[in-house]
Amino acid sequence: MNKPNRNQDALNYHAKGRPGKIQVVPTKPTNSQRDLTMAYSPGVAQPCLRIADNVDDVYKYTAKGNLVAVISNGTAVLGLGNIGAEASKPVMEGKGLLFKIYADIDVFDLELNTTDVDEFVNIVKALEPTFGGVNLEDISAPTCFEIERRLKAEMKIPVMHDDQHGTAIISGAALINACEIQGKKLDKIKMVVNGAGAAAVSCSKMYLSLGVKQENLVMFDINGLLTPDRTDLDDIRLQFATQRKDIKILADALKGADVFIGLSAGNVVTPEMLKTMAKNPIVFAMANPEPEISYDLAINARKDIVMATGRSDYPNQVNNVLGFPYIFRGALDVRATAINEEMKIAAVYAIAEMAKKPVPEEVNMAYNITNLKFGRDYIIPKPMDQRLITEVSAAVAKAAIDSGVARKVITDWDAYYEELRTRLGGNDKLLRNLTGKAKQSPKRVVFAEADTYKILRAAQIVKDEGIATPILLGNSQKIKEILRENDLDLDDVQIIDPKDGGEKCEEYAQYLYKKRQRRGLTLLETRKLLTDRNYYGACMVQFGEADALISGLTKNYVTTIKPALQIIGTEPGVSRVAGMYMMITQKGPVFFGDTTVNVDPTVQELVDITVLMERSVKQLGVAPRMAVLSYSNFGSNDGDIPDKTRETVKVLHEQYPGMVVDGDMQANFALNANLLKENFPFSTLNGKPANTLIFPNLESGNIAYKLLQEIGGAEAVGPILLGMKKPVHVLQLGSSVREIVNMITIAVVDAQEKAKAGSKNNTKRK
Ligand SMILES: NC(=O)C1=CN([C@@H]2O[C@H](COP(=O)(O)OP(=O)(O)OC[C@H]3O[C@@H](n4cnc5c(N)ncnc54)[C@H](OP(=O)(O)O)[C@@H]3O)[C@@H](O)[C@H]2O)C=CC1
Ligand SMILES: CC(=O)C(=O)O
Ligand SMILES: [Mg+2]
Repeated sequence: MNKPNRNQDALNYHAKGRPGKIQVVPTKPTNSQRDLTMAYSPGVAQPCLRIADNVDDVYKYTAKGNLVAVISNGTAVLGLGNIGAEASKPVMEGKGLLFKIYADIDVFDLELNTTDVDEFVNIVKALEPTFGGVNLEDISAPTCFEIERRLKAEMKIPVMHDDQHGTAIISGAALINACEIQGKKLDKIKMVVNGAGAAAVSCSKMYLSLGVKQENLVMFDINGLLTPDRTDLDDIRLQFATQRKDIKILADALKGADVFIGLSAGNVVTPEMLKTMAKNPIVFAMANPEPEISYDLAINARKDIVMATGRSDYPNQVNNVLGFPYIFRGALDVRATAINEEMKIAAVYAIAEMAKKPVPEEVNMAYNITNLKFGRDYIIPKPMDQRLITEVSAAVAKAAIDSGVARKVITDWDAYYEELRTRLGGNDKLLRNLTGKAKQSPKRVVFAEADTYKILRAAQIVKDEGIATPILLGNSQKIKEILRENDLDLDDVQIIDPKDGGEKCEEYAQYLYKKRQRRGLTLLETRKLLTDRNYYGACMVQFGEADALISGLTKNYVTTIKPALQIIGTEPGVSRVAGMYMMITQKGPVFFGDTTVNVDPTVQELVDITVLMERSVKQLGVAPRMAVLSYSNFGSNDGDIPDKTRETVKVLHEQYPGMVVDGDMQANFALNANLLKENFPFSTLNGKPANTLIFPNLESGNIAYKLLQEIGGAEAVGPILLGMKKPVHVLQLGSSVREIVNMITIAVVDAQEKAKAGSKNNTKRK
């Protein structure tokens, strides 16, 4: 089961801010009266009349073509059972969220208060004008079969019951690959299916169409084995009744079986049962949220197993999330009238094949795995693999065209692939990648303000996720009290209270005294300073007892940074530090600097800041395209700031000819490549918008990032402190837990990069 604080986290996640997980966002300008006359009356009458003349124009003038209805009545919500329409809404909003982030499909989730088939069908049919497709979800068997059959027959837009066909497609792909790994043939395997509901029946039909033999498959429902003499079974389930007389209970069936398919309920299979299965068994325990047997129990029971669950926290997640976004994407893009067998089979093979291709590095990083490759622990692609949209959607679209259900034909497939790729944008991809990178080599991070809830909560998260090993500075009793009160589990984490004259205090004091004795510091004063956690933390990093320091949540910037500058200092050749924010925007990440330290930089200082920014952006895995900002464009105005920024660019062009940087320019020209090209075709930034903005002074940088955060809805990650010899990062006063976690992630990546640079320098010296 989940730990209590994880359960509470999940509740907070849903309740915090605007309740729920999705919202409606206008796609057209609405700023002026003129905009509104077009968006609504009288302008809106024009598209209405066009559509009245030609109903297909609804795809041209409305959102229908990219809008899917996710519809449930709450009768089989995950493995939680019939919990009602309202209780299913979080799952349906979740499906909506996944449709959007993985395939850029908009969703209205509709939870219907009816279990009556006729009523359900009539409601959904009446919705056809609104939607481009219908995804039925978590409707229990057997009514789901009848509902889907009728809707498919009576509607001209694609309808798919995801629990049936989404699951069948993904598990079909996984089965093909698992058999290959285990050296089994589909037409020979003996299969046990537990569950005889929507998912189990449809998956079993898929396995038969992939080559599994009916006589080799047995199925159980809650009342036991499906046999022809059972009087409680409908025709759909009777298809899977077995004549075998040697089986009474699930344990009998598993003896000698090659494959177990679980689509029933959590924890109904034991390790002992798995031990009786044939050599090289395949177990897909797909019930959610708890699988039929946990991943750990299963792999401990059998070393020769290929094991999969529906969960994201273990290898081999066989979950319909790998399918529904991309299947609908492909179907919508060719305006398919249905999702037919050909399209489903195309999806199966596209997913199966993808798992055998080399895995992009960003996927390895996102999952903290160094070399993910086809095998026992990787039988199907990972949900965060961005190739899914191109591979699966294109295969589905092509099959729709070939099988004659497409109302629109794609001719330029390269352009279609490019369109699919750009749909994903890049808003939080970078952050996911950095998290993956941090997890590859977690570092020891010391927290100067460990006696605050937010820091401890963040420490818990980074420890659980394997991003960092926390070290807590502060009063041990107070820290333990906060941990206890908030159900946090950091018992095995090192806590040091510098006020207790920690054992290292004297050594650190001597070190600092030596450095500062000619700058007015006495030994007595130095010893006192060392009871301050910012001094102590900085010494830990300096002495290599921690890899990074995080502080600043409760103190102002200068108080926090001063000890680090005195003890650790700046990198060789760097005379000043600077602060950078990574702004996660809808259009991808944009880096802002200096937002934190240098109030009114001179030309040389701006040059130094730009050089630091260029290096840091590169270290974060992004190719920097930099604009030095002003209120002028390439000399259009005179004045202190235009002159200073123009001179800065001149120096940069002379001294760093390889650097991609230009200016002086206004922010809109920097961020809009067309505008820049139209007006200043000579700019060396031509082609793509800038992703790194150098501000002429602290005021403009600081104000700009805060405006973007508050009004533009961008997430601000930072300030990332640039130019320190060792990783020290200073939080914004009052940062949220999420912001602290992001900052720790950056600190770990910074520590990795500095360690790498250090070992390169050492090798050079040898
Ligand atoms: N990983 C994935 O992608 C997916 C996983 N699932 C999971 O599969 C499960 C079933 O979902 P779905 O088919 O939509 O739901 P249904 O309600 O349609 O079917 C549930 C089936 O499981 C049977 N069942 C329940 N408990 C047991 C038990 N202890 N032993 C044997 N059979 C049992 C029921 O039996 P009876 O008919 O007698 O009531 C029924 O046949 C859920 O846990 C769901 O989360 C579903 C879709 C996708
Ligand atoms: C994944 C899914 O759709 C389910 O468990 O119902
Ligand atoms: Mg479902």
